[in-house]
Amino acid sequence: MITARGLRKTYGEVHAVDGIDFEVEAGESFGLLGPNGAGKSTTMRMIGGTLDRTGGTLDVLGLDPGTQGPAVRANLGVVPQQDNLDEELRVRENIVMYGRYFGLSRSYLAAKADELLAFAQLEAKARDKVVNLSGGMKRRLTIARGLVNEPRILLLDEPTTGLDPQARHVLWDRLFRLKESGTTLVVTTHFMDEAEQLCDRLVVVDQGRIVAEGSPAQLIRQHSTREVLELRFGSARNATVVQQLEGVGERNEVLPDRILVYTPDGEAALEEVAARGLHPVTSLVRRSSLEDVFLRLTGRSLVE
Ligand SMILES: Nc1ncnc2c1ncn2[C@@H]1O[C@H](COP(=O)(O)OP(=O)(O)OP(=O)(O)O)[C@@H](O)[C@H]1O
Repeated sequence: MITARGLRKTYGEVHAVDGIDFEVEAGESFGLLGPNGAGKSTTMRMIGGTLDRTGGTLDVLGLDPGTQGPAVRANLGVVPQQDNLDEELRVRENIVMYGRYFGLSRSYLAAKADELLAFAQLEAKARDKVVNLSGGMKRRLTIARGLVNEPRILLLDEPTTGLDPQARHVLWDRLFRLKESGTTLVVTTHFMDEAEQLCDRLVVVDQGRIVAEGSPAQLIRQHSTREVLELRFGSARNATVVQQLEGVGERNEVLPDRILVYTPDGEAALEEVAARGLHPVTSLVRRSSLEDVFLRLTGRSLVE
């Protein structure tokens, strides 16, 4: 569906996207995971044909977004990072008007708007002004609107940023539905749980480059241990305590507020901590996540 080779975008001295290669297969949910400024939105905009690339090649559904922007846009759905709904229009009208931009007929749009409102669970809000919707509802409407031309690929830039946990879960549920129906999803996020939930396969991006690629489970297996023991001693003590933890896990990371001990068995590691006479204020054993993968590969957290 999408092939990028040596894809590059520079702004003066800034290498926003610094020569990346990736492929997106039909029907998969593909993710770009990385912190703010990693180059995710820039990549999405080049795929969507709204931003010219500086170098490399890009193939979207057999088209070049650089020279065939309108044809690419006709076959894509785009959900930008910031909702750009028409706040003055009513909910249903937003879908219909957007469809008119694509030159879709009124009769097609009448039926399509009903179908999309049902999909977005917004039937009861059809006649409300957009300005009166909650953040989660606005996002669902933006997604519904992006589906008006029945795109084969839907691009979602940070789909749940700014939403509360419940609204995120409702939105994820809609995206699972969409995936089930065969739509290819390309998602950018800086939330590791979102990437783990939504993406079959992802690339981890940092400073315009891809630092790892695989399924969430593969990445965790390759770059982390099965479990992580999180210990809090108080930030002033971390530097000395971490020396006393030498050898407890396979390796340790010191963050401002906690020490992470990477180990196949967190409970056993915790017993070893106690045996060494160390008494954390709090301790927690959890499974490794994509956050741990990112930290391992870049030495930094996803959200700083
Ligand atoms: N129009 C622009 N002019 C100059 N620099 C830009 C421009 N747009 C983006 N950049 C820079 O390019 C880099 C990548 O930005 P981009 O928005 O793609 O990152 P991102 O991973 O999507 O992060 P975020 O989620 O914060 O948008 C950043 O360093 C950013 O400051």
